[in-house]
Order: sequence, then structure tokens, then C-alpha cells
Amino acid sequence: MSATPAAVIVAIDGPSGTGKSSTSRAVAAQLGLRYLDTGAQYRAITWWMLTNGIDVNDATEVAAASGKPSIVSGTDPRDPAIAADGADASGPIRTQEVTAAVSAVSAVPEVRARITGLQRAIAAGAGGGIVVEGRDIGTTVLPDADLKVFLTASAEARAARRSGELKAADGSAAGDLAATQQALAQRDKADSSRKASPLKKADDAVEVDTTELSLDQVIECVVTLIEKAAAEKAGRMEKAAQ
Ligand SMILES: Nc1ncnc2c1ncn2[C@@H]1O[C@H](COP(=O)(O)OP(=O)(O)O)[C@@H](O)[C@H]1O
Ligand SMILES: Nc1ccn([C@@H]2O[C@H](COP(=O)(O)OP(=O)(O)O)[C@@H](O)[C@H]2O)c(=O)n1
Repeated sequence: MSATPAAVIVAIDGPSGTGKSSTSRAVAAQLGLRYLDTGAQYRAITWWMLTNGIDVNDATEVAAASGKPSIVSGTDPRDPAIAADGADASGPIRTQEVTAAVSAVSAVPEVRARITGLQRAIAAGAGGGIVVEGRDIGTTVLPDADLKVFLTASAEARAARRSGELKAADGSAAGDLAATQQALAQRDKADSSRKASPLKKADDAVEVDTTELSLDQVIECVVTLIEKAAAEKAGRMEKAAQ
């Protein structure tokens, strides 16, 4: 295990299936950093809306309800918890129903303002450094992050990964490759074309194409980037203290 020489704030963004969650959890665990899955927060508020009779396709209704549930995220990379109004949401947020509704809910500006506030507070409170992964972390949530990484992969590779994962989870038709690829493309389009804080690479993000890389290779690459960013930050802090 290596240790980071300075507390760093790391933003990892990219579309679905590029390896954000797996990579972020692994590098945070390896480097002793906290970890925040912002997609889980959007999924949790979506799950709460679905279970509380909110019409998720009615932006006015979603906006009016956006402040109601408490959304609490754990930041342990080995056990990232998520709760909505005190109920464990880690299982229900992965259902197809939530996956199909989450882009519409997260496009509502009031929802984004609420969740972005939570994210900034968590990052500010993570004294030892944190890896925050999502869609708009480098562009909007933490524009001053010490390191921004934007993961990409071909549509085929992303669908194959996601479909394998769904098949392993329940063996259902959700594991069908063509259907998964279509659903991913739809969600990417919605996430990239919304007005409020769309999925977009920050100008100063390092882009890593993971199509031909194993997960271990991606982890190694991001660990190296974080160690470099942490060393540079430590150097700047030392200089400023002189
Ligand atoms: N480089 C990679 N090569 C092969 N499989 C990968 C790679 N990165 C991630 N995976 C697998 O792909 C699936 C989706 O990864 P995940 O980290 O959840 O992506 P994201 O958070 O970007 O949606 C997981 O099953 C994960 O193990
Ligand atoms: N920072 C973020 C993170 C997620 N999201 C939304 O939440 C959804 C679910 O995110 P996720 O990270 O769990 O998605 P997966 O790619 O892991 O399936 C995304 O499709 C976006 O609609 C967002 O709008 N902004």
C-alpha cells in the first residue's frame, strides 16, 4: 500500500460503464482516501421519489419534492453506504426501474442544486482527501479539484461490461447485450444533452480511454496520476509555507 503525501481532491467523470466506480473505489482504498459515488445519490433520490408516488416525468413535481428526503452517503471505499430517509437504499437503487428513471430526475435543476450541495459538503469534510466520481464533478461540483480524470471506452466495451454485470447479478434478460447497449446510449444522450450541468469532460481533465485496458491497468494509471498530483500539491504547500 502506498501513502499519498498530501490530501487530494480527485474528480473522476465519464459515461456509464467506463469503470468509474470500480476504479475510484480501488484507488481510494489503496491510497487511504474517502470515496463518494454521486450516481448513487441521484439514484437514491430517484428511488425515494418512485416509492413516494412522485411522477418522475413531471419536472415541477420532482422539483417540489427535491428537498424532502434526507440522502446520506457513507464514504468508506470498502463499504460505500447510501440511505434515503433513513432506509438503506444500496440494493433498490440498482433496479432497472431506478436506472430507467434516474436521468429524468437528475436533469431537474432543483435536484442538482440539492445533491451538489451535499457533495461539496462531503468533499469539504474529507480532511484526508477524497475521490468523487460522477458526471459533472470536474466541471461543476469541484472545479478546483487537484486532479480531474475523464474515463471513456467504446460503446461496445461499455455495454459488454454492464451486460456481464447484470447477467452475473440475476441472469435476467437485462444481461442482453443489444438491449443494454441501447439503454446505455439513451442514458448517455440524456445525461450529455441536459441543460443543467451535462456530462462533459472538463478542459483540464486527463482523458483515459479504458477500452483496451484491464481494470488493474486503469487503477494503476489513476494511482500514478493521483500520486503525481499529491506530490505537486505538497510542493506548492511547502513553497507557500516558506
Ligand atoms: N477496464 C475494464 N476492463 C474490464 N471490465 C471493467 C473495466 N473497468 C470496469 N470494468 C467492469 O465493468 C463494469 C462496470 O464498471 P463500473 O466501475 O461500474 O463503471 P461505471 O461506474 O463507469 O458505470 C463492472 O463490472 C466492472 O468490473
Ligand atoms: N454527478 C452525477 C452522477 C450521476 N448522475 C446521474 O445519475 C445516473 C446514475 O449514475 P451512475 O454513476 O450510478 O450510473 P452508472 O453509470 O454507474 O450506471 C446517471 O445516468 C446520471 O443521470 C448525474 O447526473 N450526475
